[in-house]
Amino acid sequence: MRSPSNLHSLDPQAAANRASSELLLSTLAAAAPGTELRDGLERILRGRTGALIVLGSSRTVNSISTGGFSIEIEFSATRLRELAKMDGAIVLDRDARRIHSAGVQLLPNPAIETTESGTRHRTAERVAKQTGFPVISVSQSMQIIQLYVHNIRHVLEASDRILSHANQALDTLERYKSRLDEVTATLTYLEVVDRATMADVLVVLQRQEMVRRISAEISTYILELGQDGRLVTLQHEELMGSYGNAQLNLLRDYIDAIPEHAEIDDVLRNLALLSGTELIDIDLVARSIGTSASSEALDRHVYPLGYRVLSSIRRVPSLVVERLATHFGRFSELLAADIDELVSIEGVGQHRARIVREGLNRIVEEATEN
Ligand SMILES: Nc1ncnc2c1ncn2[C@@H]1O[C@H](COP(=O)(O)OP(=O)(O)OP(=O)(O)O)[C@@H](O)[C@H]1O
Repeated sequence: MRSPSNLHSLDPQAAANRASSELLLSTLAAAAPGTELRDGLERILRGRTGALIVLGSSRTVNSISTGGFSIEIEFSATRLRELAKMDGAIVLDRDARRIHSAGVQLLPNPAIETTESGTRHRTAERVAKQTGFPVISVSQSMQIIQLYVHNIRHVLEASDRILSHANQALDTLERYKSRLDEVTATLTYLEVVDRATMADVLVVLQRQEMVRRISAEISTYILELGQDGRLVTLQHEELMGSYGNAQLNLLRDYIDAIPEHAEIDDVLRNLALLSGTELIDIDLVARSIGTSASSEALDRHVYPLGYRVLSSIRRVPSLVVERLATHFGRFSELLAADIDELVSIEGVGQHRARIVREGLNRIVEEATEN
């Protein structure tokens, strides 16, 4: 069976982008409201001073540093605030647990491109690019906190503004999710009567991708909100609770129907590359994953293995789902199987066979009722 391969198969640019996003997310979490680091940054803002803070120390950082003094002391918000009163940069360790030095003049390579104005922010951007460590600048004149991670610049906004973005995103997620539930129920019905077409599958894939994107956006807000994001977390969990590995299971069901021997990973990656506007166009979704968008191709009947439906039955472990799906090779065959046939499969005892049979009966009943 073809399954998602690991990160190493990513092309270098995609791997670098992924590493940058992961570093951005972990730094957002480290500087979220409720952390000692955020407290220190807020104190600097309230004190109407500025700061240039490097989150990490290495040979490269040392090679572009002059002056300043070594401190080697545990990090605290008040210490950060006091040190920020002095000229120069503050160097912390990667987790913002220790203060290494302060008053440091940083001399990054001037050939590194920067779009910033003002020496503090130009330096911050260049140091982030040259050292690979996150750098934070607190602007005295603009009263904003900015985070530089590799090539990314991110403004740390106040919680009330992020909460308003997050609430809008939750509303969107709710609408997208309800549309996804509708098209998924339609697909389940068509699978039960063995009449699903490529177009029906693509619509679900498209809607899942829309839900995945908005959900990822909300996860970033949650990280950024730290202790202020509890309510958003609960609402997000409630909306996404039953989603699980839906996208993966759908692709497992139909990967062999997608031409050119696509791998699940490739399909997911190509989908993720579509812009928001492109994603709305089902023909572009089809082409992006290597399927023709001709009406003949879209109307073609396709037959699932049963991963998606089986995974929705509670108390059926993924290994058993896998065995059932591969044993029958087609969902309609699985639907027609009786308890004795289910029991003949390795890892399926009487008890589990009954759970699967009853689960399938319920799904058929619900699908045909609606
Ligand atoms: N290369 C550097 N290394 C260390 N600290 C620096 C460097 N460049 C600027 N700073 C710090 O930033 C302070 C402000 O510098 P400057 O007024 O030129 O920056 P700015 O970008 O206009 O900042 P702000 O937005 O805070 O007003 C300096 O006094 C110094 O403490």
